[in-house]
Amino acid sequence: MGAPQAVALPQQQAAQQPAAATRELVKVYGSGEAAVRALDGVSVQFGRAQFTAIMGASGSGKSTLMHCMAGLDSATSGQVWVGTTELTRLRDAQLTRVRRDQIGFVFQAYNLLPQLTAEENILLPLQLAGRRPDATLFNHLIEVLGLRSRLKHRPSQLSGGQQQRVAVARALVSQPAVVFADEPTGNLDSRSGAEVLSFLRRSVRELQQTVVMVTHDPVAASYADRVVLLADGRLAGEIHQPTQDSVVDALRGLGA
Ligand SMILES: Nc1ncnc2c1ncn2[C@@H]1O[C@H](COP(=O)(O)OP(=O)(O)OP(=O)(O)O)[C@@H](O)[C@H]1O
Repeated sequence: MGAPQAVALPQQQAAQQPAAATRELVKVYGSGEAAVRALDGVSVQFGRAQFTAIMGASGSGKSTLMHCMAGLDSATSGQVWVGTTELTRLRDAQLTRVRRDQIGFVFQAYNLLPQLTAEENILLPLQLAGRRPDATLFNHLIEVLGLRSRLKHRPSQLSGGQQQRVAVARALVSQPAVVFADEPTGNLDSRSGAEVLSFLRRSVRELQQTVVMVTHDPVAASYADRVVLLADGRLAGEIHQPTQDSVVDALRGLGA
């Protein structure tokens, strides 16, 4: 089956297909009495070159949705696409390749390899994929992220904000179809957090990157083009061009 919103005209197809999508996605953890329906039929699309925040109360299914969409967790039923690839049909080895080639990750805990320099960390995923970095993009990223003088440093020699900027460069340098960011500012002070969010936003505007971010923070969400709200594993609304106030109001409405 094709991706949702596939249209008849081939030349329009690529432009109109979402960067990532789910259809009737269900995830049940455990079984019998202990079963938890973490996702209960989620159908959602993430447009290309859009910055989307996923929000909702603790336990509403945000991380589960992101993990299923990024191929880090398997769905119980339903479908997930990244670009035109249906992840829910793939075997493990194919899924690993899609994750490596088409998906970028930014985690709350940075997840850099401590024995490698910043530069080596940034280039590792491309190296593992046997791809050469685009030198212009690499230079652009380290310039904008202010990492030029830090490239030979190891993570332990960098501040949290610098480590997260290295993680952002690592996610973007391979030009993935989607960057998934899981609470990317959760460990940062507000100034470092604002720098990372501003950069994610710039990557959407200037590099046409697609970014999907899970966050609890209305300030972080206000950097996004759109907020998708979850409650009890279901879509519970969305906000376009969110502001801090509109996000706070919407969360209050959900009882989050
Ligand atoms: N590995 C697991 N085994 C069993 N239940 C799980 C597992 N992972 C998540 N859950 C349950 O699934 C539901 C959704 O969890 P999830 O982590 O996706 O929520 P969340 O919105 O990301 O929460 P938080 O904001 O607290 O991180 C919760 O009830 C959680 O307890």
